[in-house]
Amino acid sequence: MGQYELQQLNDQTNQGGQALHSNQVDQRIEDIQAEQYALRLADVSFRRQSRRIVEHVNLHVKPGEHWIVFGPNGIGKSTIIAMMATRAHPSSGVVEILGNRLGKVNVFSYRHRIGLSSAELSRAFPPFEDPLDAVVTALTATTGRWRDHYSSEEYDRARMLMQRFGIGYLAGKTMGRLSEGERTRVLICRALMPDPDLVILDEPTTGLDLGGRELVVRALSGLGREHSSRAVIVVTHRLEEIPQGFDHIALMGRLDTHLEEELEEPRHSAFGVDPAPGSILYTGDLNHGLTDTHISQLFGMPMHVFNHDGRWQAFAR
Ligand SMILES: Nc1ncnc2c1ncn2[C@@H]1O[C@H](COP(=O)(O)OP(=O)(O)OP(=O)(O)O)[C@@H](O)[C@H]1O
Repeated sequence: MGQYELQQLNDQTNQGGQALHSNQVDQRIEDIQAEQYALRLADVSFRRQSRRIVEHVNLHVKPGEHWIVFGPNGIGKSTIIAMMATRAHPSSGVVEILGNRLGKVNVFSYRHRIGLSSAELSRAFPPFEDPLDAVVTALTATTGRWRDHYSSEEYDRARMLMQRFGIGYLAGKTMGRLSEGERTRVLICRALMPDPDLVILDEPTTGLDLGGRELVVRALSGLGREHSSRAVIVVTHRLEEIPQGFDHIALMGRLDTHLEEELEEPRHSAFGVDPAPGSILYTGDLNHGLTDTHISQLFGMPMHVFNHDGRWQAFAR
């Protein structure tokens, strides 16, 4: 659809056009290109306190795709997720979310179409809030239920999601008293509550025990097998937590890493020197991305990567 309209616009302009000025055409072409992606990051950088945290980040996610963002601690995963979820602005570069350019369009007009679960969001709830309300208030993209009213169907959906993630028993309790694992699952239910066009789950299995992790990974595999226009992005630094059905991966590493070079010995970073900025070093098919060479380079240590029945693991060699 987008490509066709783009072609028509180009034809119109080439034939002298109708009433559109060339700057209007440029704007419309930009808008149509943005609409083809659920998410587009182009040459994005983020700097704080004179530190280059991420640089030259490029990523294109189409509607219906299921992506893993994978990389070591401190590489900038949460930083880029904050931008994808309209919670932070890039220092330079372009971020487009569901066809809206960050910084140009009021984020409140489309934030409700993004389902987010992150540690930062988890701190936004008043301690006395009922977990059921923490889920249902996703419909208004708010935290803390004050005067809003939600229908019984909406509450039924919130209960159904909580049941699916094994936390139905938490309705009527308070957010301030939940264990880390329970809180993480409340956040996932909240992310899915408004049936969003883009779901972003930042380390959705943090703090979960083995049973809890497997329950969440299984539920996320269900999302991975879904055939819809919803784009889903799961961020993790553990291979075992990659749900089945996710077939695209963005590997994050330091900009000075040579991803295709064999690593024979562990690499040591210099003491007291800021590491190179993080970036996305590989995007594409998950099976081609998760190789011994790539994972060894990302973690600076020779590694073996295993796949068993669609689940992944890695160990140091
Ligand atoms: N506002 C900020 N000011 C200064 N430094 C920051 C800021 N936000 C993040 N950082 C730094 O940027 C780097 C990347 O942090 P980020 O949380 O994005 O990494 P991550 O890949 O999500 O890590 P983890 O897997 O440990 O959660 C870290 O070194 C962090 O200390």
